[in-house]
Amino acid sequence: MATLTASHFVSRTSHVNGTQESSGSETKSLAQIGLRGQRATHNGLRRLSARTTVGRSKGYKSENGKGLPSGAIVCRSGMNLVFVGCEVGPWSKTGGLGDVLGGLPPAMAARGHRVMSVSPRYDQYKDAWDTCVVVEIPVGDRIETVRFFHCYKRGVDRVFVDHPWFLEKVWGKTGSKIYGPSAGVDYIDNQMRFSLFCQAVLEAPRILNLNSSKYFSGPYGEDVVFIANDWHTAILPCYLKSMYQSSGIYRNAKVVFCIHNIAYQGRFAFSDFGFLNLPDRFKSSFDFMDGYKKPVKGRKINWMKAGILEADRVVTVSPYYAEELVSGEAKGVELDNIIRKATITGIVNGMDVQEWNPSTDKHIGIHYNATTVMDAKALLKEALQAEVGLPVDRNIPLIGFIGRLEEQKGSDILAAAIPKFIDEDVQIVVLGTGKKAMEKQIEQLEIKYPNKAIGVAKFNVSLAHMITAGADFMLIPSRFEPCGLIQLHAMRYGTVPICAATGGLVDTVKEGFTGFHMGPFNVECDRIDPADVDAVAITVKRALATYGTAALGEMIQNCMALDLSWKGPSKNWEELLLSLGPAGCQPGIEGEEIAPLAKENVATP
Ligand SMILES: Nc1ncnc2c1ncn2[C@@H]1O[C@H](COP(=O)(O)OP(=O)(O)O[C@H]2O[C@H](CO)[C@@H](O)[C@H](O)[C@H]2O)[C@@H](O)[C@H]1O
Ligand SMILES: OC[C@H]1O[C@H](O[C@H]2[C@H](O)[C@@H](O)[C@@H](O[C@H]3[C@H](O)[C@@H](O)[C@@H](O)O[C@@H]3CO)O[C@@H]2CO)[C@H](O)[C@@H](O)[C@@H]1O
Repeated sequence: MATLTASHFVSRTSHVNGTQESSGSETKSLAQIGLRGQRATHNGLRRLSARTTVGRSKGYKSENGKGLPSGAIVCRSGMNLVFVGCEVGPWSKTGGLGDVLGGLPPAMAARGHRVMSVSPRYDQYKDAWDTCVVVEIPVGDRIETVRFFHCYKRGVDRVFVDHPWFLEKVWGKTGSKIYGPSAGVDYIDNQMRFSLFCQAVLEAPRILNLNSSKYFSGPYGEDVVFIANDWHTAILPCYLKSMYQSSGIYRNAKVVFCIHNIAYQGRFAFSDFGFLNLPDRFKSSFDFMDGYKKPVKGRKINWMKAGILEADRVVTVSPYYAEELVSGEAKGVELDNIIRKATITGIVNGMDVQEWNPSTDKHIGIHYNATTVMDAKALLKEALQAEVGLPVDRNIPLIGFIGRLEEQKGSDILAAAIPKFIDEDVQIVVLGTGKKAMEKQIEQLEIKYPNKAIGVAKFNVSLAHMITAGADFMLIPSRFEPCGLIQLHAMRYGTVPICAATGGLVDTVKEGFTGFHMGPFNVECDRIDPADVDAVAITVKRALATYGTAALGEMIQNCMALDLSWKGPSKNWEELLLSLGPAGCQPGIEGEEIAPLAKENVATP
């Protein structure tokens, strides 16, 4: 775990970045979308939020209807942790944020802490039940009613905030419509949605009487640590301070703000501040001069800036990304100076070793381990080739790519590099969804390079597993990559990463030992740097030259020998959270007993 402060790093000169947050819709002011009218004042807000109604005076019983089991041990050791995020896998996921909110909470539970996650209820999840607990929340000048749904899985209370702004918009399309109707287009009321969500989250630990675990019972109470993830939850510490701590509630509660991707900051019209129902003293934390032109240059509010300044601690998902964030404007996307004022800690992500396990994976036809990898891979490659329609030949080296089709992931750089190495004996399979133009680009591959390359523009979990197992190499040409899970999945399956030297790729892939590095790429998103195209081509050729050699066999073994689970990262997270001195701040003593629970009850959304 690396703890970084401004003094540790000298600013670097790097490429000029284009933030990805440039859709015209995002900066539409709330006034423009009909939230004009009388604003709830700060005091009004408090009064309103106090109008909490709890459906059952004795609290909600667990979904099995039994409530607290007889003879339950009410264990008060360990911390009370509340993870907050807009995606929680497997219930909701557009990418890696969902994976982390799916995997880290059970790992913390396995260390003996009481753990809840709260996310929006985008669908009718068949395993999450209505708690009948209802709360009224002020948003702008409206009062909205939310309900809480709940299930208990892998030692974690999974809480879902139910409101039409989530369910009606997204229903049946959780994989793609969480943030907007299509990639690159945001819902114009996202500020209202996430303001509502964060306020609901702050009620959950106090009012939900959760009794599913035999180790803990009753509400979590006020001595909690909130772990808020990405810009959608960055406003949470502000509401905590203005609506609760100012009146003596949640006095010991702490907030950790975790950055999964600095490219998405939640920048909006400055005039929208008024609709957030926050006292004026918070204005400076949101105040932001937007240096980028799109859609309009100038003064904005910036949710992520507020999260960084108002949280007790800032974390990001790898030590090297933490360094990059404070290295200058380009990689810090204009928040580098703000992050330098805080202390940022980089903790590398783990991966879900149950879902991604080559010896049990339900998406692949043959199971394998480090001993059987060579034989199994040949067969799984053939299965993959047949599935995507490439010539079936186990002797051709196959390169995979999986990712959201945004400039971040560099699928456009890959497309530009293919002509430079396609004459080699090689096949390429690309899987991704995202920007329409980029989807089209990957769909053109089979036309341009028949029998050699294919692009599938779908969100297809099974195919992702088949590629991870059947490919020989996984290409990750990211312009920036906070941590990256693709390379972790790949290494566990003995698929050797070929990756750009950025963010977590630097921390997790060792050149010549577990993968091939292409060097750092230009982070400018609106152009393709020819030097990066060359780096891809040269490194791919370098990797292909090892195909069939003992050296590659050794690298495969090195990859498969790594422990990439959440075990190590959760220890680092625990250390960081304990350092905040929260109540119950000794490590949980029941960890060994809770650990098995964290492995059971795999969710069925
Ligand atoms: N078309 C498709 N079909 C099926 N599955 C698909 C898919 N496209 C992507 N996925 C899956 O989505 C996940 C993406 O993981 P990444 O690490 O690339 O995250 P992402 O960039 O979204 O998240 C951000 O947050 C995470 C978590 O902190 C960081 O690792 C990362 O660097 C940061 O950008 C993987 O589980 C992958 O298999
Ligand atoms: O798990 C995948 C990623 O999910 C989150 O990213 C989303 C982001 O937070 C949303 O704001 C939105 O981003 C759009 C952006 O708002 C818009 O201005 C335009 O630039 O297009 C963007 C993409 O549509 O959607 C993102 C998901 O695609 C999370 O914040 C990331 O850390 C995760 O990587």
